[in-house]
Amino acid sequence: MVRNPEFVQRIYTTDFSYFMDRGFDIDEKTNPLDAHIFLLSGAKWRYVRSKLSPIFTSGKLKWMFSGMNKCVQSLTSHLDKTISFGKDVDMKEDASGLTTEVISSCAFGIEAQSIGNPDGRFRVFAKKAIEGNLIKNFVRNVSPRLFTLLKMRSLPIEVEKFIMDLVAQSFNHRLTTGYTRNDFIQLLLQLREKGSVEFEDLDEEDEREKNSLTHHEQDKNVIELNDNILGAQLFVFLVAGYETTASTIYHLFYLFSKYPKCQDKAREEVKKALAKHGDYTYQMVSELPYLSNCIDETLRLFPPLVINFRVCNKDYTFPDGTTIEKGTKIVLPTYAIHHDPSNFPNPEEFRPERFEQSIAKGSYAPFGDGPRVCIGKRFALVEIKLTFARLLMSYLIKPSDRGNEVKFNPKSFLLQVKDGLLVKLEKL
Ligand code: HEM
Repeated sequence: MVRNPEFVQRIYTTDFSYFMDRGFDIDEKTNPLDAHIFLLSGAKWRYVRSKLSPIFTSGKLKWMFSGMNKCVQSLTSHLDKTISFGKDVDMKEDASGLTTEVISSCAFGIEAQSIGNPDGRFRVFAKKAIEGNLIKNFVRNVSPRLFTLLKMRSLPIEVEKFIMDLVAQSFNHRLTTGYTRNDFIQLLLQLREKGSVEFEDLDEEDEREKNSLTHHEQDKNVIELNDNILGAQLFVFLVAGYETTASTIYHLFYLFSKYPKCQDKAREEVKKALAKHGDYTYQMVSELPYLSNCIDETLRLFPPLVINFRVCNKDYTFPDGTTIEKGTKIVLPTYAIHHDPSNFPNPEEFRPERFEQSIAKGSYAPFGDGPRVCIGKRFALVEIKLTFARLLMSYLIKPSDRGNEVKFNPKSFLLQVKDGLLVKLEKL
């Protein structure tokens, strides 16, 4: 386990070439949906990541923004209905409904009606896809080889079939009818047909990602971008994207209910931005620095991935002389690093102002860092900002009279509350 921020930074960025992989073994025949960038290693990972990077640039996010906006509007209608019955709102349930709807719409091109509908088909399959099986997860983490040798299945068969059928039908429908939509399926089809998606309308972060990955000519064709591989990427956007984003949204609802001054300050900022831009646009949500700090602080207190992994692929010596051997699995304890008082004084306090100063490298990594940083980071941040921009203008967030203490689900590999998370919303 490595928790010294300087060493963490070396693993994520400076000496990334030693720590590129997470150390999973993939058997694509037994588990075709496993061939996605979270699990892939080495040249295969680098090649697929470089092909997917253009899909997550700011230009493409702007393109998908109106789809996200529609989903957040549906959430507002649903919340209006709930509070009109005098009920408190279970933000765990409603945030999960929202983020599933956003992913089903932006990734799969499907309006799945997941908001306020926990039994909707898409929600049920999404939940099943991330539900852990303790024994399976243990074997996979401790001995990835054994997992492959035993031909263990990573997903329930019905989930695999649901996703693969969905991808095949969507590709077919678009190709035969010429139907287009601003979503990931469209971009992956472009990738399949033309071999690449153009990098366009790049900002600084896009440039960094582009430069870190495009100079590996030798990786070309290490893996064929067929429908199975593309389907696996859509699948990982769903599993990596929906519960992580929902967890951040409901934890910030909880924090705003406990810290009304921070809530008011964020609302004032949104009001001014709305007056300046006239509507909820991509540009408008990009100009909310205080709300951004609130989100960063939420991710510090409640990082959805409490630990991260890397495997060392060549013997490596840290500056203090500690040497680790090739093949050593490294745990990066994100939650512990974020709650260490030597990194963040009074770590249990919600203090968004911390992020007005620059944060020491290696001490804050809710999305990981370096060339293997979360590819959906900006997608998630835009979605969360847009959600709060709209909802702060509609509701006052208060603690529920029935209490809303956070109790974590010990069975989940994500930081997830165990039961619901109630808040009281008052219409403004
Ligand atoms: C608040 C929301 C999210 C959090 C906190 C989060 C966190 C993370 C973390 C910690 C990693 C590991 C990075 C590393 O090892 O350096 C990761 C990887 C990844 N995330 Fe996210 N994530 C979020 C949302 C999303 C979304 C919305 C998507 C897709 C639409 C997504 C897709 C991925 C993928 C595909 C990877 C694997 C990247 C690779 O290995 O190249 N994530 N995420």
